[in-house]
Amino acid sequence: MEEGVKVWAAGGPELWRKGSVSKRVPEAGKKTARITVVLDEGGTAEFVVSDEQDECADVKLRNVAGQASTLEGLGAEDLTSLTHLHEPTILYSLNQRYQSDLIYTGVGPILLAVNPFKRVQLYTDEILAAYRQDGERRHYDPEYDGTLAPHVYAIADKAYRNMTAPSNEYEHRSQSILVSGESGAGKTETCKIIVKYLAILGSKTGSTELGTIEQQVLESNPILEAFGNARTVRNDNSSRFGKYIQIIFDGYGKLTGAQIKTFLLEKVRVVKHSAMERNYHIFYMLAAGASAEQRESWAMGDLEGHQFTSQSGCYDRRDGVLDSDLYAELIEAFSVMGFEENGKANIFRMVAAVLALGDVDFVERPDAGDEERLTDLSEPSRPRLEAAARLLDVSPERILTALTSRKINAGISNQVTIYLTQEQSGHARDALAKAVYAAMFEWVVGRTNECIEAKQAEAVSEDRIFIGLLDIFGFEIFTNNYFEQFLINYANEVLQQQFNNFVFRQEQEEYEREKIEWNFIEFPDNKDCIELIDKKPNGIIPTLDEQCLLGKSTDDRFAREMYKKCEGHDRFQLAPKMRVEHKICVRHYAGKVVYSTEGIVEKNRDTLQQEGTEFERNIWRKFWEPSERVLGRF
Ligand SMILES: Nc1ncnc2c1ncn2[C@@H]1O[C@H](COP(=O)(O)OP(=O)(O)OP(=O)(O)O)[C@@H](O)[C@H]1O
Repeated sequence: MEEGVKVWAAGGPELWRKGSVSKRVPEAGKKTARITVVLDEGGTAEFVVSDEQDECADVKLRNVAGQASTLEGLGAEDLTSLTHLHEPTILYSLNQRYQSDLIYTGVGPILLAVNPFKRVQLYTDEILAAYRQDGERRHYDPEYDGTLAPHVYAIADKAYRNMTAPSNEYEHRSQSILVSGESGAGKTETCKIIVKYLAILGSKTGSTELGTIEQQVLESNPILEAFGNARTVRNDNSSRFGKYIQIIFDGYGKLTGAQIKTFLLEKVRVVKHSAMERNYHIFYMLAAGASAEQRESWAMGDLEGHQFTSQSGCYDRRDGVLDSDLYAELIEAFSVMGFEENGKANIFRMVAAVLALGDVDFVERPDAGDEERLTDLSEPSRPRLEAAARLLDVSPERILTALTSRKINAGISNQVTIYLTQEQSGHARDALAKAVYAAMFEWVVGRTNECIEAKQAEAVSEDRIFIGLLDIFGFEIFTNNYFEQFLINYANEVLQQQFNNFVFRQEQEEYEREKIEWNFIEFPDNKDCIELIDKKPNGIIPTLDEQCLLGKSTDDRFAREMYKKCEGHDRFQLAPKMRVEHKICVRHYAGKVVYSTEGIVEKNRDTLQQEGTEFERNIWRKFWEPSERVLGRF
């Protein structure tokens, strides 16, 4: 921070401004100096820097041409090549590249992708062929040092070569690619690009003409997206579930199939969505694409008339994608995958059944006895209940009994029937709708897997190697955060730990290999946060599990238990207002998040599985086993 040095100074609409130090005055009696920065945009700004660190949070040394030759032009291709690496240089470099549609930037072995939100010319056949050739050359010639720019193709290529290379340390080792980022960052699109590249590399024909299995693997996307994606405030095609896909190859590197595992489908969306958002795409796709006769057979009217699709008044997408086109794509994907007519019909019936259930409202008659209090359905609800029953292939009375009463065990052989309140029966209805939808989603994933796994038999089992792709929700901080956000952020916290270990360990190994003398650099460790969440017996999850085992636990009791156990923990914050509102606050690696405990006990317990009525249990069982046999019964 000597006079004349070029710096970044915090402030302005772009967060950082270019400037140079014009004056440095040591502060008497302190180990600090006051510096004046003349800003390139005009004016000056003053900062205090410490003698030891010579930088402060608001002023950072700037890379100048010559130190990193590419910086002044297109930004650094690999951020680790920059002499000074900190927030302003990262932002500046990424921005420089972004302006030229160069959305990919390397950070050592990691690829940073900035969502272009438009079609960019980065995925043409020529570009793909160039990365493929580059990968091949590198594979056969260890001396070869390719010069292609960072690209997601290069990452996929490297994973593929590492997996298949017989002569190096990665011999026949399966690989994994972790795709991470906040909602709308482009994770799912990135995964699709990777899968397509791997499908081409692993294609039996060796050309870009894909065979059946490669096509089937790619066609799993429109199917999963129809049932698991939705418009959110941030993303018109937001995946509301986590996904781990294994692309499976034989010992010769030929693609033999894939397997998909899904996590944490956002079930609550089925019954409730916020302003500017929609329910799952499939509801809108059926409304826009199915024939009038089909919709009539499903008792499906306009979306405006159904409780589960009309809460936000949002019926279309901002990105111009039409639900009718998506419907056509889904039907095509079903056919490529070989879904049977019966299976398809059953899936759509389940979607319609969920929609019908949502329209069943119970009106309370205060003058009636317990048994009849809720059974007198309002005029519009009765036909909707009948439709739901017909679609689920059960009698309306059974649904009614299931949603308005509950049998509980009293003693060893006695059962007592409890009649629910209007509010409780609304919850029971929502729980059933969510369970039916989730089981249907599970079935669709299972059926898709059956199809794309089919060719695996061809591969000798010990030769079975794979590239795993993890695409899960990024870190989430909303105005209101619930149990769902907590679980997502917990998963990200664990991934962050894995990331830290991986990056720092790799770097350390490289230094050792190159015999470089170095001092260990402190890196952010989030072990304590993970322990706050999952360590027995006082972590948040063990405490929640413990509360769920107690008969009479409530959300506020859980919150109070947490305050008792965790007050004073570095990663746990508590304010008086939070106490009153039964909220808990966790200081995650990515920031502080205040979670509402509303519904947490019930959500963790997933009551339907354990203590539902006989009817609920039957429905659950029928749907839960993801097999044709089960759905075939409907
Ligand atoms: N490489 C790309 N080229 C062009 N557009 C892209 C690219 N990546 C993402 N997009 C655009 O951004 C949108 C959001 O991307 P995507 O759905 O992949 O985000 P995400 O990180 O998976 O979000 P979520 O966590 O909400 O599912 C896409 O629908 C697409 O319009």
